[in-house]
Amino acid sequence: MAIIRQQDFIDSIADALQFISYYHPQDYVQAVAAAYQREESPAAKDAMAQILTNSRMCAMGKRPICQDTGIVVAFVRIGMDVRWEDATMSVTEMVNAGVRKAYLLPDNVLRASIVSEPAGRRKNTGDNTPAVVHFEVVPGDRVDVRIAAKGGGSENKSRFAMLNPGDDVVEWVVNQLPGMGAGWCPPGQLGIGIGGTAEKALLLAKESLMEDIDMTALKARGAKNRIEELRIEIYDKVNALGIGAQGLGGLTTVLDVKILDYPTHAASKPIAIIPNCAATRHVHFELDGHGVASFTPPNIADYPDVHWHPAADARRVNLDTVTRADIAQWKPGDTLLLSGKLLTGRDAAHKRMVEMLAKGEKLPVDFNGRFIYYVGPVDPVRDEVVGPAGPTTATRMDKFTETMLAQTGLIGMVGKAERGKTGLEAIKKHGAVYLIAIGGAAYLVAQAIKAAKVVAFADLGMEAIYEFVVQDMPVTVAVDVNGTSVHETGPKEWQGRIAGIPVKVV
Ligand SMILES: O=C(O)C[C@H](O)C(=O)O
Repeated sequence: MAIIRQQDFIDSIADALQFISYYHPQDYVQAVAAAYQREESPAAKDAMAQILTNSRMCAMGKRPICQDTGIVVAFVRIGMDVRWEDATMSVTEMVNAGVRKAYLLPDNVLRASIVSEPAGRRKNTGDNTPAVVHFEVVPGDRVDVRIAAKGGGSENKSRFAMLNPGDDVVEWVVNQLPGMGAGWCPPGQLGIGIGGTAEKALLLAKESLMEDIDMTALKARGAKNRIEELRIEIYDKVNALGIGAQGLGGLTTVLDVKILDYPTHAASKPIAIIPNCAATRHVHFELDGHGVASFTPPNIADYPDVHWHPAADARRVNLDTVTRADIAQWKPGDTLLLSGKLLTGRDAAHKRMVEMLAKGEKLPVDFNGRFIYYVGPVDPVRDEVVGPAGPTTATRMDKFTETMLAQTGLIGMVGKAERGKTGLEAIKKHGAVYLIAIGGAAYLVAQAIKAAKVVAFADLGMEAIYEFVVQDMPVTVAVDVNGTSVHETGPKEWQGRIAGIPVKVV
């Protein structure tokens, strides 16, 4: 019989969440390093250099890998021979107490991203609670916890289908990828659940992402069963699509494909995909009654020797003086270093601004001739002006873009991932541009932010409108004034090249 103290469990959850906020799992770092080495697409290679450099910086600075510090998901197995001491809370309440402690820790405050009333007021809960907790009661005298902080952008790209029993699983998965775009911040992993019922398939997909990356080892030893055959086949076929890091076109889109399956009804073949992004964050610990769990930090010397620097031909842009004539010269794929004043705004601010404009109200901020950065930063600690502040998925802002460009005089946007049809049409119509920063390089990007102040909608928390003063913020032109998009041209080019060049075996 193991006796587990409530406070030990809460402290272990908090320590685990702090640990994964700044330490990538080392299997992920090594898999990106290998992909970086073999990448032949310059844009994808540059994106992975930023992700790797950011990863080491976060480990050293103990600050979050991504501004989206995730929604907490825990898989908790409780042994039947465990007794809880001094427990006044349910285990879910204990997990939430651990989340609260971790996310509000003054030394490394994490971003509160959770909103209550999701179909209503969408009010930020302020401490990133509640977590999503899954339980199993198992034989034994241990409490076993696998915990993750899952990014919203990758979660948004989840897919589910009830296939017919005769349908081809590989074909369905590979067909989903182009529509998932780059908002899930590849390179990452696909978690796949097959079988059970509708909800079971989704749960299996999520649980599969708790496993370590082992595709290189699997390919080296060969598949031993049908699931391993499927993993390899999906991995090869998805990478042959040429989507590449950040959807810029390249050799590696997925670092691994995980599959869990479960018996199902003879009439059914449920299947789910949940992707995991560049901010892969999960850890496993066990409590046996001997106190708080301990976590061993990675050795900084084990991080790959990759140190990102801006390209020598990157164009310096002064945001305070840039004109429509200047931006008309920019070509998709050009790398820029932005300096000057940059406004911010994401989902909630856009919704409010477009509603105000519809009512004929004046906006609290003048966007005329300005650029907007789609971002929800982490609050600053110590001497920071702002915490990690990487881009959020621009596609979600597409429905607001025509109004913003037509009615505010905005000339440029900075975000991540592709624009959809309506976004592209608006950009072309108004001769605007769309730039991307690298998703998963939030701490590196934040080094370019020299001042930050909230200028409107303070009640929206991280979704408020800020004015940043940036210096040499690295971005790439993703859509030019003609509406040409690197997210269309890049993957097309690399899919063709992969078909024509031998893909190096990993
Ligand atoms: O919420 C964010 O900051 C980013 C989000 O995870 C996204 O990828 O769009």
